[in-house]
Amino acid sequence: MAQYSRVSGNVGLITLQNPPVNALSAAVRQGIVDTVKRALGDPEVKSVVICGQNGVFCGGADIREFGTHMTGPPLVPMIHAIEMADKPVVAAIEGVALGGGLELALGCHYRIAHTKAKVGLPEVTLGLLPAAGGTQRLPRLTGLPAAIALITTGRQITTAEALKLSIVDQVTDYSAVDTAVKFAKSVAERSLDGRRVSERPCPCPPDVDALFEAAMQKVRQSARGAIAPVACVQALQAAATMPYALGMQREKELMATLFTSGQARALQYSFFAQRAVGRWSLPSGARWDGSKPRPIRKTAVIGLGTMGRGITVSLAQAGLSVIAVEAQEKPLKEAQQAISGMLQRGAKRRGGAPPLDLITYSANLQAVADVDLVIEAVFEDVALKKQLFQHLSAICKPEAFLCTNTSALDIDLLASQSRHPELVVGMHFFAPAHVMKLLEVVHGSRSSPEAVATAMNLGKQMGKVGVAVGNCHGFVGNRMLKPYLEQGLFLLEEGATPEMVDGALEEFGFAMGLFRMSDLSGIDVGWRVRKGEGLVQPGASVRVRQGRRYSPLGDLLYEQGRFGQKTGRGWYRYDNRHEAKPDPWLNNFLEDYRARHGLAARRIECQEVLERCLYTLINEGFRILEEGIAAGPEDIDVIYVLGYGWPKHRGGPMYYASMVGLIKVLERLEHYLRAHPDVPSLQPCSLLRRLVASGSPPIHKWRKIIKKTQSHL
Ligand SMILES: C[C@H](O)[C@H](C)C(=O)SCCNC(=O)CCNC(=O)[C@H](O)C(C)(C)COP(=O)([O-])OP(=O)([O-])OC[C@H]1O[C@@H](n2cnc3c(N)ncnc32)[C@H](O)[C@@H]1OP(=O)([O-])[O-]
Repeated sequence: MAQYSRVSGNVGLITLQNPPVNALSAAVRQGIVDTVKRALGDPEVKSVVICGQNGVFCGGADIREFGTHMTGPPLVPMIHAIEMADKPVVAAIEGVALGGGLELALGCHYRIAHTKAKVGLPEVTLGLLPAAGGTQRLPRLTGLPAAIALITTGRQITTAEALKLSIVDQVTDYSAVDTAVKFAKSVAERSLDGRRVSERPCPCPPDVDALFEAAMQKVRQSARGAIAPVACVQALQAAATMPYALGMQREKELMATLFTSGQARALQYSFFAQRAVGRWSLPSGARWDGSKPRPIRKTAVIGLGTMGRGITVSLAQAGLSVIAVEAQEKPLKEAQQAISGMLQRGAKRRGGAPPLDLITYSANLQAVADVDLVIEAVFEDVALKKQLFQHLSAICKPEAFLCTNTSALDIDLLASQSRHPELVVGMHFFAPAHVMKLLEVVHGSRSSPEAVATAMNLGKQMGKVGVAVGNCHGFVGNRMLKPYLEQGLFLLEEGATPEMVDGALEEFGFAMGLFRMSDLSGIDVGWRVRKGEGLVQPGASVRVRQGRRYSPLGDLLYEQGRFGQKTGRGWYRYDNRHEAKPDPWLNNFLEDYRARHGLAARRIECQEVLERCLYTLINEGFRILEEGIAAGPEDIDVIYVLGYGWPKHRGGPMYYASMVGLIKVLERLEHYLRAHPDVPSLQPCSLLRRLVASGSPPIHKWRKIIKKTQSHL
């Protein structure tokens, strides 16, 4: 757990050992205490180096221990003992030094880092704060502005940036361990005055009050309702205004308010859920560890609209060659300029040169004859896509994977156009495709496990979080969005306003309520989807379609040319492109509409908005689980947090349902179904009923129950 050796004559070398990231488990912490004691007590040892096994320093406290009875020596006194040592202790940082790992390094007298290593204090992303002195030591090195930025965002930085911020003392292209050992020898006799960070004053700019006021406003604004960022700012305020010991006390008090909070539990659930989805399994029994991905070197993207451009950028940034195809010369040229610009801007942010040479542009489909994998992102029209798959199947080499970025169309239908349907799989990206981390990998009935594994692996290469999902209309995310949006429209018919519905959802933690989101994505986009589903009857406003309640409000706005932000008018008015303002026109329009349909407006509480919008979405999630479209609740939660703006600190829709209590979700759905019997999405799913009947087990036990019920199907 921590190995000790004496190297280079008189340097004590301590190596943390807890693969894969040398997390500070109880055993590792005990190992550090023992080996530090041994090094400091060894008269032959003049200086000490702490490093991590396998080229990783330390990924922080062991998150798996949270929520359990914590044993082993606490971090704070352990790091304090290192800092107060009378021999120089040097941290050799490779791979990552994150959270408690960086805090351990900050307690050392020197920090030597590899150029490729990353450092950071990501605790806030887990609903916590750096609780081993990070909030008190970091600002003493970097100053308050940088410390506030790093701790409230949890951002990882390069060691080059860390050097500029005085977080590390030296950066090397060679082995950080060898460099640190040499350095440790060179400082063995040097005084440690000034090297103990906690003994330094915390530099305070003259406008420190304004700095914290702005910081507090920013975190309250951006992380709507999240408590950890606020506590991070408060801990940093202590660093600025109190002596170190009192600041540490304050850090401890603030951490105590976070550690057992529901938000911390939700964020830690999310952390592990995002890793669990990589261990995918299909209803056929195919699994991640039994399916070998084929390496992909040459790719192609067909269709260079917004999505195609983002996908091309993402592939090139992952180091893959891309043939970017657009049928017409003019849009091809426009796309080439747009893609080059995106890559140049990305290179400025990420460092390095833009990978422009990885992309070849062509108006000729024949150009893709030799690629390993094609992603089509042409217009969402089933006839066009079917024809394209026929052509691709004839042009591409027989072993090429044919992937579609469709957001809802039937993968099996597209696969049936190909001579090799087993090599067809959905890769559903989310706009902007070069930014959004979510990727739905959609397996059709004939998609081979190799195709799914290859798409999932390619997604990982592109920096995406891939979730393997089944083939149904809307797959997982868009399918769950439907009842959510539908309830929003019904609430307008019954007396709510867009700003009232959005206010309730944004108060819950969504960055954007459903009507503002509809205005952003375009009311015309939604109209085209409904038209494709045969729901739009231009001019009609009858409120029943396919035997169920239907609200034509979106269709009527479309017919009025109110598409949302793009036309300056939608559910809101936009005097400047992005600022949504309530539109008196809409209120009059709703009043006329209600009068025309004999609908009496009533006062609707926020709680009803949340229950009807969120519980119908959750109910659809249970249907998706029951049908095996998603393998587990974690898959759905990752999709909704990463792709649909579900507030991170609430874990995801299924996690939220488990926290609210399944019995409450069931009861409220039954309540609303009685009030609206013509809305089938309010009909509680039988899996929800089964889970309630089996005592509402914790969410990590749902998979077993689902498997059991499916095995009886
Ligand atoms: C006192 C102190 O102030 C506070 C209180 C704290 O310190 S709180 C803790 C703060 N530290 C963090 O927030 C860092 C979290 N980890 C990461 O950011 C990343 O993991 C990584 C380090 C950048 C590596 O990324 P990766 O892409 O190479 O691999 P991976 O797939 O992500 O991870 C590989 C495997 O390692 C597991 N793992 C990673 N970090 C872990 C950790 N800190 N504890 C336990 N397990 C961890 C992870 O679950 C996965 O396991 P499995 O799922 O395969 O079984």
